[in-house]
Amino acid sequence: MVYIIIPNWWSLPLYVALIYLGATRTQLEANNLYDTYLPGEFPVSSCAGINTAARTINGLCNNLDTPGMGSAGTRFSRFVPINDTWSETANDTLYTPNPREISQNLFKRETFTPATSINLLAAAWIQFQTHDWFSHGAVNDPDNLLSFPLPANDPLRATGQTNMTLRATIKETHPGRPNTYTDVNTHWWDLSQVYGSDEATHATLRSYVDGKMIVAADGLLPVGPDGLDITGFNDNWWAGLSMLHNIWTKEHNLVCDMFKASNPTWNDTQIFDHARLVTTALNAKVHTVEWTPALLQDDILQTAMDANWYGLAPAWLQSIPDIFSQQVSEAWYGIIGGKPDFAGVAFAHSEEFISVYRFHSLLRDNITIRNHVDGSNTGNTYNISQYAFTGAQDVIHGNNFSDVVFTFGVDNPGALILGNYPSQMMSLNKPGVPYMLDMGAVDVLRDRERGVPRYNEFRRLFSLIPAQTIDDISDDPVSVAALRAIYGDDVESVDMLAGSLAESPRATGFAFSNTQFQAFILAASRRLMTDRFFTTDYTAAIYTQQGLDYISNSDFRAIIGRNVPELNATVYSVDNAFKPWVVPS
Ligand code: HEM
Repeated sequence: MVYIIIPNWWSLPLYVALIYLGATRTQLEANNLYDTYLPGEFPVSSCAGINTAARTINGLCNNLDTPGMGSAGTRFSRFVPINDTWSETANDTLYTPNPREISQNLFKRETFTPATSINLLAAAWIQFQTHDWFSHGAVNDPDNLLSFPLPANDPLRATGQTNMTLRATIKETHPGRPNTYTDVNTHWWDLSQVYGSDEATHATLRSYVDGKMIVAADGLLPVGPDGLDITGFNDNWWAGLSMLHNIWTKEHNLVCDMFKASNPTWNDTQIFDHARLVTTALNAKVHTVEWTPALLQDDILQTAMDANWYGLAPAWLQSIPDIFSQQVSEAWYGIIGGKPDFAGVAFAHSEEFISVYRFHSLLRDNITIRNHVDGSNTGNTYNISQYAFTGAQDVIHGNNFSDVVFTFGVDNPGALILGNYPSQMMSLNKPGVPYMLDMGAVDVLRDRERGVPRYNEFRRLFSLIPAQTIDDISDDPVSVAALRAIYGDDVESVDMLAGSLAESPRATGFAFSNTQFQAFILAASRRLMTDRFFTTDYTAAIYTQQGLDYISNSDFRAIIGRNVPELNATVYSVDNAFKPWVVPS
């Protein structure tokens, strides 16, 4: 296939742009999917005794030919050739340029720049989703440290500190080939952050009555002795995650009520299994046709994401038999309910996909809770150290839940640009971590440690035109000067996150860069079309017709409205729940 790169593809007419995006996906599927298991290395498992009509807790048996595919504890894949994924080391470029200098001089927020087209729900939402898809784990390797000197003028030197030190990522090493890393969560889009990725965690969440998840007397998730909500995955916790875990746990329980009423003979397991399938698919639908078009506000993207879920053909034309090629069939009928497609490579999330979601600049320095009735400030303000980790409880339990959700609905997150990374995230004290984290420096260092290519090489490997000089990265002279102050004229040394935050132009209405979007194009469709429960088994036999109708008839506004009824009117002030809600007058 001849593929011609069109830099400003978003200026094309709608259907030409859609064809271009389709061709881009095909190009990326051919060049950017790499398994990190050598033939014969992948753990063998069996589906004997497992109910294959339901999602399993650890992700086993989604794929019936390779039962372990996508399960918890399996390796991340790569989106670039394996030989391009060698870790940078202390002997070469791991600490160059100095990550702390990048954090302090390029990333640090002096004044807050809001992303005005979206609300704070959208920020919490994407971390909530990433916790479904991937995590390298809450614990890093205490026996392997990364350490580099603080810049000469660093204020931390006044305290006697000379180096910044953190634990290396837990990894597997292999003679003659790059290190690999493991996903502690299931790779599948299965709402594992709510249900857990292992049986022991999952068992603590189930009431074992009528399929329901445990909630406390106040209707919210119970809180554990560690001060965090008891849920499937609660690493890097904050008020935004607590809010979403509460909403989706409530939603699961409502779906259980629906199934219990229509199927009085079903036992707890039957109700749970069906409710999980429905709640999970609904969550994937909200992300596909609502969150994504809110972040990437463009007619092309709205149509492309609708095509992924529903297909482009009108309903009456979707009843004709499927005689098309895979690609035409996906566009015509949508990925959902269609044929699975692995593009020849086993499914697993990739390190490069993780890298593009380093979105800490979305976080606000302060969250001031507003009254949902009139939008007035309640006077309760929380900074990051107050709303993160155990502080989430003060926000969630110290206010009306409806006021918290309303606040996230009306306030903006930070824009994903240089100079907008919250300074409090640069002196973060995570419980259990024996040192202070400068997350700006950590974001940069982790990519280098895990062998994610730097920005320009990333572009090259993802079928994008690389920058010739630093000036090509951004139209904004201030951003170019800031990059030059760190990287000099060495465009190849610009880090992935730094280049992405600096990059312009961006597609109209896009909250993130086109470089990040390129990885997104590949991943967004792939996690749907490799999953049996979104393709061959997206049927009434597996979900029930009532379940499929429930998914079809719901959007995130409806979910918020039925679980937080006080917001039922306000949430409909917008056509998409992730756009800033209108404050009632
Ligand atoms: C107050 C809220 C947050 C806190 C306290 C927090 C904290 C952290 C910490 C401590 C890490 C791991 C650092 C390490 O590698 O040693 C991390 C990783 C990460 N965070 Fe956040 N974060 C927050 C919000 C967000 C948001 C809103 C996003 C948006 C998507 C995000 C995306 C990520 C990603 C992609 C990683 C890498 C995950 C991995 O390596 O598996 N975080 N965060």
